[in-house]
Amino acid sequence: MTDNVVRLFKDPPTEEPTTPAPTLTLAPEPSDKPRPVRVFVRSRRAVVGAVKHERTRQAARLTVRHTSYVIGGTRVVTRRAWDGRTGARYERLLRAAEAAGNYEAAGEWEERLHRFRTERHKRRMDLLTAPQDMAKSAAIGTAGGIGGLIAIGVALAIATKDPSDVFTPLMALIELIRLLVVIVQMVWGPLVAVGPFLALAGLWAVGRQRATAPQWALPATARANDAGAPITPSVVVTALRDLGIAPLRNAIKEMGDAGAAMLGPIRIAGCGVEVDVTLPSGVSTEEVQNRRKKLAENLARHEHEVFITIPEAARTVRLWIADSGALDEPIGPSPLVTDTTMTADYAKGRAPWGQDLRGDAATLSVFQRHLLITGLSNQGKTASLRALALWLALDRRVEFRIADLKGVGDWGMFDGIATVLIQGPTDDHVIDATEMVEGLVAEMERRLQAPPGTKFDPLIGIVDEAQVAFMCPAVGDDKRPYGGSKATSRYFMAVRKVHNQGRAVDVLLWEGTQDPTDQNLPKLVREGAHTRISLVLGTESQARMALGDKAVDGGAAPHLLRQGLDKGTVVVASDGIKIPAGQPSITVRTHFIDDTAAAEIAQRAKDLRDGVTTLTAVEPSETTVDALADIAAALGDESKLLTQEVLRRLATANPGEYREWTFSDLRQVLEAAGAPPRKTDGRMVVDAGRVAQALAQRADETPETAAQ
Ligand SMILES: Nc1ncnc2c1ncn2[C@@H]1O[C@H](COP(=O)(O)OP(=O)(O)OP(=O)(O)O)[C@@H](O)[C@H]1O
Repeated sequence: MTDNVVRLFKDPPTEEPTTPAPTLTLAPEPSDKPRPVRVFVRSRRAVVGAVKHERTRQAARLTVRHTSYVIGGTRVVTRRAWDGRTGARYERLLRAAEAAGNYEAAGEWEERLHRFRTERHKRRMDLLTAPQDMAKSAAIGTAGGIGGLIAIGVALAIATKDPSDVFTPLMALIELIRLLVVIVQMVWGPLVAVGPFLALAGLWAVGRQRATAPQWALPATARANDAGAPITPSVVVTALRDLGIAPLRNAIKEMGDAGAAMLGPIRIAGCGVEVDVTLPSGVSTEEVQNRRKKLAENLARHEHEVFITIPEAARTVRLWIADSGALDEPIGPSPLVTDTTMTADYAKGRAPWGQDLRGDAATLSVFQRHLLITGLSNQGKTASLRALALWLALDRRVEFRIADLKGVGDWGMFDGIATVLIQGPTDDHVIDATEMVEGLVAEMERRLQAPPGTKFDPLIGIVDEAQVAFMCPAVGDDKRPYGGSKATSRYFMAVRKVHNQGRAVDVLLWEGTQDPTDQNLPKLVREGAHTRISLVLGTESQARMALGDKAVDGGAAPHLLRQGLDKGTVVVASDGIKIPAGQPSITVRTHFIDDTAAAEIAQRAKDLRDGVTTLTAVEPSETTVDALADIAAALGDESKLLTQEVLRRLATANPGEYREWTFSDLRQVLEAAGAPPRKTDGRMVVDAGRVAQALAQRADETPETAAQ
């Protein structure tokens, strides 16, 4: 047939060998038996599933719980029995008193132990002769008893004229004894069978009552109720024991049940309870303070619900434990809002500011105290500072000069109350604020020079967001910077002066600052305030800046407040507020007065006043010093003078201004004027010629500058 085929291609491709068809193999029937590996996996899963199943867990919890009750109950009963028979109890209490450092109590327990041992010895000695005495007493008792019964029998026989009645009472007794034996024989069997179960039930009940089962094995309801459970001595002692401080744990174990001896009475304190804990020797109060979070968790509370402070008594910590969730409840409106007739008294009054943690009203006296409030941004700093100012504004004698270096209107309601109100964040506002504080200095100096006994109205300077002033880079015509914390820094120096001498003449400064650092809140400024207040802060070192080391070492912990949640909660270190004895600080939840309410209170303050014209800038104060001219004066007739000597003369002439000047401040001013100090014989001197030349040059330049 191939001959008849006409090929369409010249050289048709030779036929490719066809690929062999794939060999199809019959797939084995899926076997019912899973492969060994799958068996393993499946069984593992099944086991894990079964173990994790809630019912299994419940069963495990049930078994462990009830077994623990029985074991724990046995332990408790054995211990009680052991305690009853031996001096173990006295020994334990002796050790507890020793561990708590209470040597007086330890001596008492030792004496009791000694007495117990002596009496026990006497009892044991008595036991040696007891068998003979018992045998004798038994013989005498039996003979007497039989004799008595026979005597009754004789009397009976005489009465009945029947001699057999002589033994009737004796026989009746014998019959009674036989009856009792029969009864005991009948009851004994069931008693022996049921007895162990009754004993077991008794042990279980004791274990249950003493809660000897582990926490996780308790029923879900009991576990859930644990959060916010009432604070009992046992809860506090257990929480302290499990704090992870080895000497504390060992001491509490030594004390056993007597661990509660460490605790003072648990007192209701506001929305929580308060208890003093005297720590055993070897445990420092600081160690407990450092474990606040763990302590709070052990007490089934959140960290912010437990406060640890150090009262006066040695080796003692004071725990304040909030009722669960109580701190998140609002504290209600300010009396300033609710009582529209309220007035204030700068000298004798106290600002109704908020509530302390015990729920008592927290009132602050602002009399002759400089004030500093710090905190992170947006936590209620301005609101709490403003609340104080609003109260004080209700004393018509008080003059306010206010610089708000944020300037979004938080202090706007003081327009018409304050004599100066600067609002804004720019360098120009800082310059105005600096001049405002320098104005306070001028007023302070005027008052200081007044005849003794002169009365002045209180003058309160407020600088909110004072960090803006400290960080301001602007430099004045006299080359002195407005910001910074050098002896030439104008804002800093003005604040220092008010801090140093303003109190006595009622010229006070209240500053609010944010997120403190050494740069935006210099140490001397922090320490110049008498009332130091802190809202939540980021770190402990910031807390130290805000409140001082003493307060933080004594338990003040604004860094442990919750950002965003504890808005308006402040920690205060001041003698202007009632603080529990021995504590260096107190935590206060301030009343929030919003802008509308603040405006209403401000209106009441305005109504009390005769109408105040508020300035939005101040005339530069005359107190601004001319450092270069002062240096020239200090040089006197000398052609050159050692820098130390120049500094000394400056400080003598004007201590308020120059006492804190260092060599670098002097050099800075001289260099800026073009008359830097030079070295002569290896020592730095100020050249009088150069200074005079700089002064002359400045005098030449001044008219030009003025003309511009
Ligand atoms: N006592 C308070 N109780 C509850 N909430 C408050 C309290 N004080 C302030 N707040 C809330 O916090 C917000 C911020 O307050 P405020 O402006 O006083 O904070 P601030 O710390 O001055 O902020 P910043 O310095 O960043 O401007 C308020 O708008 C208010 O909602």
